[in-house]
Amino acid sequence: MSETFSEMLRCENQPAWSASVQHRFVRELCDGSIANRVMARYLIQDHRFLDSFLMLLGAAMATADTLQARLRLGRSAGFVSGEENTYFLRAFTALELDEAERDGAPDAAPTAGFKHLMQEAAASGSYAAVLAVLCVAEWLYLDWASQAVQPLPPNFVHHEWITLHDNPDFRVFVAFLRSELDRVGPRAANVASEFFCRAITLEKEFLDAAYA
Ligand SMILES: Cc1ncc(C[n+]2csc(CCO)c2C)c(N)n1
Repeated sequence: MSETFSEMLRCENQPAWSASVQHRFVRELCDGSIANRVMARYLIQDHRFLDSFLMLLGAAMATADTLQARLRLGRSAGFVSGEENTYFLRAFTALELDEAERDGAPDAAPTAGFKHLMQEAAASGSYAAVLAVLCVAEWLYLDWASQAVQPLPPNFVHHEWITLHDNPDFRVFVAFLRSELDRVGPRAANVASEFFCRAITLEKEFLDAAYA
C-alpha cells in the first residue's frame, strides 16, 4: 500500500514527532506523577494560544474548497469555543491559580512562536498551509493520548486532558484533517511541508518549556 501525504510528512519529521509523543510531559501526565507547577505552567501557556488557534480554524473555514469541509471545521470551532474552555477554567481553579498568576507570566518563546506560525498560516490564504499546522496540533495530541494506559490517573486535571484528545469525535476530526491534507497537500507540497515541519519543532519546544 502506498504511503499517504500526511504519513510521508510525519516520517520526514522523525525523530521530532516521536520526541513529542514520548516526551516526559506525556509520560508524567499519563501516570499522574506530573508536578502541579509543571501542569500549571503548561496549561497557562496552552490557554494563550487558543485565540490564535481559533483564527487558524476560521482561516480553514474561509479557505476550504468544499461545503462539507466548512461544516466539519465549523463544528470543531464550536467545540473548542465551548467545552474545552471550561476545562481550562476548572483546571486553573483546581491548581489554585488566580488571574494574576495566569496573566502575569510572559509568553514563553514556543508560545509566541506558535501564535506567529498560526497567524502566518491563517494570513497565507493557503488551505494546505492551514491544514498542515492543524494536522500537527491535533494528530500529535491524538497520537500520544491514544497510547495512554488504563486506568487513567484519578485527578480530572490529568485524565480530562487525555480524554479531550482521545475520544471518538476527536478521532473522526483528526481523520478528516489528514484526509483533507492528503487531498490538497500534494498540489502545494513545499508550503505544506514547511508549515508541518515548523509546527512539529514548536510542539517539542512547547513541551520542553513546561520544565524550563
Ligand atoms: C501546544 C499544543 N499543541 C496542540 C494542542 C492540541 N490542540 C490545541 S487546540 C485543539 C482542539 C481542541 O481540542 C487541540 C487538540 C494543544 N492543546 N497544545
